[in-house]
Amino acid sequence: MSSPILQVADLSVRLGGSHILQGVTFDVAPTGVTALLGRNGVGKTTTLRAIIGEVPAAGVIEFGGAVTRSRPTHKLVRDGLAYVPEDRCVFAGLTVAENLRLAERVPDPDYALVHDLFPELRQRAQQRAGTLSGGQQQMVAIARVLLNPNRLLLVDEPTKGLAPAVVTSVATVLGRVAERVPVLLVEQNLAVVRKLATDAVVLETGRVAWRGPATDLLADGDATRSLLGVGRH
Ligand SMILES: Nc1ncnc2c1ncn2[C@@H]1O[C@H](COP(=O)(O)OP(=O)(O)OP(=O)(O)O)[C@@H](O)[C@H]1O
Repeated sequence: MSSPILQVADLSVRLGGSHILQGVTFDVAPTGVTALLGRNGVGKTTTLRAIIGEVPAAGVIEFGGAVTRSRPTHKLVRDGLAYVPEDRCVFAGLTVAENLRLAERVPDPDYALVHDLFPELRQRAQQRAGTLSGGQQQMVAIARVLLNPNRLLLVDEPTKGLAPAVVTSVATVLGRVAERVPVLLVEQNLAVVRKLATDAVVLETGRVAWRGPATDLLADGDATRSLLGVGRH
């Protein structure tokens, strides 16, 4: 079996006097989608932010076999670690084309890939991003990171707040993205997890409560009820 692209060992984060992550350990496979799951507030976003170096953390994180400690976020990004945060962070007053141009980090950004995955963004190139729908803004957020070469994408709740038809199209695009680059995906929608994820990691109050194949988790009604607070889908 090939080595994980990301290894997280004994990750601990304290924020605002609270011990948010308490020894989180898991691996991300070098291909496909690993879903990071759990009820609201268990520490999923904090885990992604610790991996990208946005919050101080103890423990060991290895990305592509190299320990990330003390490496600033911009260096991790340059090494191919991409983060699509939950709030999407598009520049509302700028056009779609300007939002994309600002994300370019290499001399030959992959507009062919972006236009293949998101033909609509080409048609809307001159539209101000603030006037796009939530789903279209999500597409811009994902497209921005795909312009550059990546070795791992961290994607936080990309389908949150989207209409069902848009959830399906975002999930389809992410599936195509994951054919090229591995994804660590925080996602509450279990239908999306079922469609995309190979592996699953479930957090419960700052610790890993379950790890294994996503199909095993989703087939286990007791586990999905107790760990995710949902019935069988
Ligand atoms: N900067 C901060 N200062 C203090 N507490 C924080 C900070 N950031 C997050 N927290 C707390 O850490 C806990 C975990 O938050 P986090 O956003 O990681 O959870 P989550 O699993 O992503 O939740 P959700 O599914 O609701 O997005 C929450 O109780 C949150 O209030």
